[in-house]
Amino acid sequence: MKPKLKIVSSRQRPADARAILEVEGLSKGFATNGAGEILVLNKVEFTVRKGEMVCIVGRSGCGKSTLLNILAGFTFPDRGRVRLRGRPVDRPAPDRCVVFQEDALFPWLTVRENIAFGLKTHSMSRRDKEREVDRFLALVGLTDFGGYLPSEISGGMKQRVALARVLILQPEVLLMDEPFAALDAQTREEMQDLLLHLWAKLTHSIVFVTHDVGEAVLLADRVLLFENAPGRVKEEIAIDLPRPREKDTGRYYALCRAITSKMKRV
Ligand SMILES: Nc1ncnc2c1ncn2[C@@H]1O[C@H](COP(=O)(O)OP(=O)(O)OP(=O)(O)O)[C@@H](O)[C@H]1O
Repeated sequence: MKPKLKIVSSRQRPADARAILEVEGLSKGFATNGAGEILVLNKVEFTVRKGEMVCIVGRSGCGKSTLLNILAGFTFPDRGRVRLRGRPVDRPAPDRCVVFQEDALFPWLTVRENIAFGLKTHSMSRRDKEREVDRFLALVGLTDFGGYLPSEISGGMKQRVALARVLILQPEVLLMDEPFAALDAQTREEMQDLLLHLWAKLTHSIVFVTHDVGEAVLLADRVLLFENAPGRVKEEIAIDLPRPREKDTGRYYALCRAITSKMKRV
């Protein structure tokens, strides 16, 4: 059975001018067996506005996942700071949720139970929780799959569950670490459409890490191009294409070419 997914066109969604997430002077090193102490992030600076979609692109090993782990509060910088709405980020919290490349679902829970999991500690009535889970199942096109186990659904459907599971917590910032990299080309396009649809409907900012320049140009309001090891924001590129975006246009290709050529030089 194919999941039902009705995509409404992703309308233009201008971000609020205020910075919600502030990253200042972030540096991070690791002790390694082979190479001693290596500096992975070097004075990383950027901000993300409310409702903005920022894509981070850079070569393998430039510290993108390390940065996301710091933003999530899973690990700490050696220097610098991260603030969300002015408050220091120093631990994981539901205001910043992460979607990884691997779905990380609980294999023993059904799709519905996975999505409901984060609401366990919420002081909502059981009925309201059920209603909220129904809403998110519908939003990701999985209404008919609530009773399935993760092992019984496809990779794309697992990523939809992973999205619903974090979005139900209404994070202010959604952190995504190459979430669609393991999917086939068609499923990946469907997931990009779904993400844009959800982003237009819900009010969260997104920091999206990808290797794929085409994906970044399709999704982002702004692309942060990372310098190669140690990672640092080399350049910010505003993507001024109107939404919904078409891949088949000269302007789209020109932006992809420009960013790819900049990437080769970092
Ligand atoms: N816990 C750790 N201990 C030691 N070194 C680490 C640790 N975590 C990351 N590194 C090193 O930091 C560097 C950056 O890793 P990171 O995963 O952040 O890069 P990335 O840009 O996300 O790479 P990719 O695009 O390949 O996923 C790599 O050289 C990696 O080996």
